Amino acid sequence: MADTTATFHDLTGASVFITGGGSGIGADLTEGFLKQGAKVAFVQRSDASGFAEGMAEKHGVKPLFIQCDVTDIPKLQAAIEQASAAHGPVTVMVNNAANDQRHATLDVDEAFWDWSQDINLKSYFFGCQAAIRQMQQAGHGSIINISSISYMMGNAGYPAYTTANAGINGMTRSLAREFGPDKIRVNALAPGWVLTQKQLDMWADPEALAAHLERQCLKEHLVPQDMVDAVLFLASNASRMMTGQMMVVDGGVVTTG
Ligand SMILES: NC(=O)C1=CN([C@@H]2O[C@H](COP(=O)(O)OP(=O)(O)OC[C@H]3O[C@@H](n4cnc5c(N)ncnc54)[C@H](O)[C@@H]3O)[C@@H](O)[C@H]2O)C=CC1
Ligand SMILES: O=C(O)C(=O)C[C@H](O)C(=O)CO
Repeated sequence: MADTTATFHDLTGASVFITGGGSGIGADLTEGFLKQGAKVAFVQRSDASGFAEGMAEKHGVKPLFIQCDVTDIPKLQAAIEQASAAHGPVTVMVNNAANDQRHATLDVDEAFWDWSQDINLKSYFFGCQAAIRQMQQAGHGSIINISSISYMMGNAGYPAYTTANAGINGMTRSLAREFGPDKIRVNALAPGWVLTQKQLDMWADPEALAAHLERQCLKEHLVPQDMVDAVLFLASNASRMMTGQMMVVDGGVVTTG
């Protein structure tokens, strides 16, 4: 899986919290931080204890897995407290858990809208809020909110999701302004189309892949490791004067048409 070449020495021993860290891109993020020597805690709604055991066997250190639905805000807050008790105040927070389920505008009812915002935006805000309290104790911190280029591409097919992704960008900039004086940096990462197994199984038919590659400057599909490298950079002091930004890692997609 994760195979980064860069080493960020300041991440050794860092207390890292990742939402959705047991599958998809999140699993690679968990492994990427473990390889830097960080202390990783992650939440996921489904059981990821097998994944955590596998990481322990492979890297000699077990990430702390806490089973938690991030839309249950008190449970998310409790999980961040638990991570802090185990590893010290959280100084790196990655809001990654999301759901890009496809939907048509005219089929959306209030319940679906609320479900989508709960997972794709509300959990991010309250994840940031709880992590910021920890980071204030530590005197510094870096938050990375995983968004998507979906809203910049003007894609149809998932309007509640694209709305949330645009919202993540706005929220990131506001939090960066508010907490910069506390040495807490808040950035977003907007991936292009990353070919996880789920994407391959659900949406990536040959026509869609070819059309997407046509819009990329670089004619190769993205893999999770491309996101790991960007997140490690944003987490580390290598990006110490960078905050309130949306970093786009998408192979150079034309987002205007
Ligand atoms: N794969 C892609 O092409 C792209 C992904 N992204 C973003 O990257 C991030 C990761 O995406 P993927 O790995 O592709 O997604 P995924 O669906 O494969 O994984 C999402 C993770 O979040 C967890 N999760 C979902 N709902 C949860 C809940 N209510 N409570 C706790 N955990 C929950 C899942 O169990 C899983 O571990 C997301 O923020 C997504 O919006 C952005 C652009 C493209
Ligand atoms: O889930 C997402 O977000 C994406 O998959 C964004 C991609 O660029 C995409 O939707 C390509 O069609």
